[in-house]
Amino acid sequence: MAAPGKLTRFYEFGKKIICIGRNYREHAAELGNPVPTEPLLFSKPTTAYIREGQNIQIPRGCSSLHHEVELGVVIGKTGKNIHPGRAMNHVGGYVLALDMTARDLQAKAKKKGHPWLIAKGFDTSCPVSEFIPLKMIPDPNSVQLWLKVNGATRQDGTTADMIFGIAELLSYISTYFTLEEGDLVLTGTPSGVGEVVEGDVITCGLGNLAEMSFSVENPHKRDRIQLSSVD
Ligand SMILES: O=C(O)/C=C/C(=O)CC(=O)C(=O)O
Ligand SMILES: [Mg+2]
Repeated sequence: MAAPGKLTRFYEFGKKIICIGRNYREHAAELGNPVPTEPLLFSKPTTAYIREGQNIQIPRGCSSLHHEVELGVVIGKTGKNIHPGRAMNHVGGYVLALDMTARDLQAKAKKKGHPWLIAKGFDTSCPVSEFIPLKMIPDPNSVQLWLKVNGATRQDGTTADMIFGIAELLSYISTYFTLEEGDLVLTGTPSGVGEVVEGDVITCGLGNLAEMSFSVENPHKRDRIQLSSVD
């Protein structure tokens, strides 16, 4: 087993996923949200993970699936009440990640004051790249995040624009949730989020350090056909 803080691989498919929302001013503004004064947290179940070769599946009832490209921080050392000054010692590596969001279901949930679990946590909502070792990203608070849909650029930002930096985020999260080795923290998306439909191909990257592609499919198309044939 690797020494604490020295992960060499990503312990995915079983470790929790904590996500940060509205961590970029321009993204908060594009959705008409206020800029948060402290980190906004939500979570995805571990069944949300997928890897290249699998497809993103539009969840049932969703007619506006959005892409959000994000830097994922992989925890390398378990910690609770982590001091911000020591938080980076708990980082074991990184991944490039997508926080796929059923925007219409999220809007409905927000209106009713309900949780975002379905909108953010449906199966396939967390596509991730290969594990990126620590040494590949000496300054995670300044890396480019980009995303294209069918070859056209939609998102092009930098983690330098995060409102809350990685150390601050890990410290804050760990006051409520013990961060365990292998957990993943999604740090929020820059502006440019938008809709994808069945057949679209999302390609995204972390500068030129990592790149991944996923196709979008609609497994519920048949449900609609069956329903309409009953009418
Ligand atoms: O508050 C909203 O309407 C939407 C917020 C998000 O989806 C937050 C994120 O996931 C993000 O900023 O990355
Ligand atoms: Mg997000």
